[in-house]
Amino acid sequence: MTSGRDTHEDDLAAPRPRLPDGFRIEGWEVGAVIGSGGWGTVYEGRTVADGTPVAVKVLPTGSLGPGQRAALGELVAREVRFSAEADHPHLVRTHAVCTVEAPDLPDLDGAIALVMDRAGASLKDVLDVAVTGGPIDGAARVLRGVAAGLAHMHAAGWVHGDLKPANVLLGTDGQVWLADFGLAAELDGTHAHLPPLGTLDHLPPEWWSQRTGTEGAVVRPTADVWAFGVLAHQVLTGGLHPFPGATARARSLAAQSYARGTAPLRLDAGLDEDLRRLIADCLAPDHTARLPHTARSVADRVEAITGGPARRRRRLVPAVAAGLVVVTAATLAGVALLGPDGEGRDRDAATPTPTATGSRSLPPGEIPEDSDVPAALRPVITGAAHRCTDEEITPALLAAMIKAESNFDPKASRPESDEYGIAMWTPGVFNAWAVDGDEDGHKDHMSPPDAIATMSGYVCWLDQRFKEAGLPKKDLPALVAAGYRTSDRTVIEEGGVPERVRPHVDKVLGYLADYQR
Ligand SMILES: Nc1ncnc2c1ncn2[C@@H]1O[C@H](COP(=O)(O)OP(=O)(O)OP(=O)(O)O)[C@@H](O)[C@H]1O
Repeated sequence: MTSGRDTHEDDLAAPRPRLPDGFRIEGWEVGAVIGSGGWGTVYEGRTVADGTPVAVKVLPTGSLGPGQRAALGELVAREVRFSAEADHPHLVRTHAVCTVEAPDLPDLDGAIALVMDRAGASLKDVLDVAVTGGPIDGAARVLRGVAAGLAHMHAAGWVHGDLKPANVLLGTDGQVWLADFGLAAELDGTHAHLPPLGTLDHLPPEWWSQRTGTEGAVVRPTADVWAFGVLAHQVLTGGLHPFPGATARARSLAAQSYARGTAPLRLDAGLDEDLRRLIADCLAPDHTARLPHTARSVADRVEAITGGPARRRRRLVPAVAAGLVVVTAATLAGVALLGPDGEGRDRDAATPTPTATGSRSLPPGEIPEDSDVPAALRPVITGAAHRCTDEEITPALLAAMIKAESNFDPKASRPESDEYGIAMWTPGVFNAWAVDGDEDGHKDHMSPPDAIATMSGYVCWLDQRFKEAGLPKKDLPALVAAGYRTSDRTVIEEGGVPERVRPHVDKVLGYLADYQR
């Protein structure tokens, strides 16, 4: 029996700028603050038209550096995309993504606002005031809901990656929703890479030995199953963590000792035998040992043990459930990458082969995971490159060209030569070739998906022109980079890379070599 209880170590966020009561964001009005997380603040809100309650999560972008902005954009993109793809009574729904327009509040002007179903409390709120030593009220319903939501996520090809009581929302009519899919990543084969943002208390022990530098940690569905085991123990004991320790770090060290075999698993003595076995299975010491206990099998066992059909959720916000409002491209680099099929467009082509160790072997021409290409851009670049059937136009070549053009800055500009955006398009030239990369009905050279898709189409054509002209095949990447800076005619007439763009082309070739090493 242990005495660990969820501490408030993840509540130490710095004070944040706040929107005034009654502030309007498109068709919603915000009210009191519910709480703050790592990225932003969640407000009570209501739909202006009919007063339907919602929650509005506001993520400021103004003070962020480009790297942080890209990371935030990626988190939002994941959350929105997941919400759009998954529809389940135990997953919270994001109804819209809006841009905050608040010129008088510079810290919040341009912030991203996610409009969601509003819950009455989080499971963390309930556990914080629970009496230890017995299950919380509605424990079985909560566990059934969480397990069912998780099983649905995994079946849809996603890992939550940050399952913890703060991310389990409890609706006022008894609903149980998983929330905060910011860390949810799409499964590609058996696991997904996530940034190391998860809360220590619910991370599996193998997380500590599998960190992969800048790319974050390997997070597999079995990590969610571990987190479910911890959470189930907390729910059934009024908040006790299954591993001893006064702090999250101490508890995580205890979990690692258990995983190494130097300490036994000591679950709360008061647990029902079937539930104890279930939790022990979820807390199997490593990924492999946990594999047989899938979220689906866990959900089925929870159902069987607690014996109740999961309730169907009554939608809180029928009026606005119709669809998502995609943030405009200018708002934020990463968010601008949201399209109807977003990151998943060319998933297969972009997905390297997982190996037994969790590292990946890349097909030639793909963008390596440890490269400096912003993660949110990789699927866009990969999807665009694979639209060209000529083998020279690879994701690595497009990435190298974009890096040389703008260093991946969607707002880059060279007014003196009339070139703008991530792919440095001259608007007139762009218009002649424009592709609607994000399929939002507009072709915009400042939108990274549009600019990159158009770049791919154009360089694909250049590549074909140069092959027809009989230029040496081995020089095609250099010739394409030169043609993009000059024209097809210039390169063909010169019979190679014009001297004046040689330094630029050398840069592209250098980056390409880096991506292909
Ligand atoms: N849809 C919602 N309805 C009601 N409360 C919510 C909703 N979404 C989040 N909250 C609450 O708002 C607070 C802040 O949530 P947020 O998701 O920003 O951060 P977090 O989950 O606590 O931390 P982090 O996202 O950094 O891991 C939490 O207490 C959370 O339970």
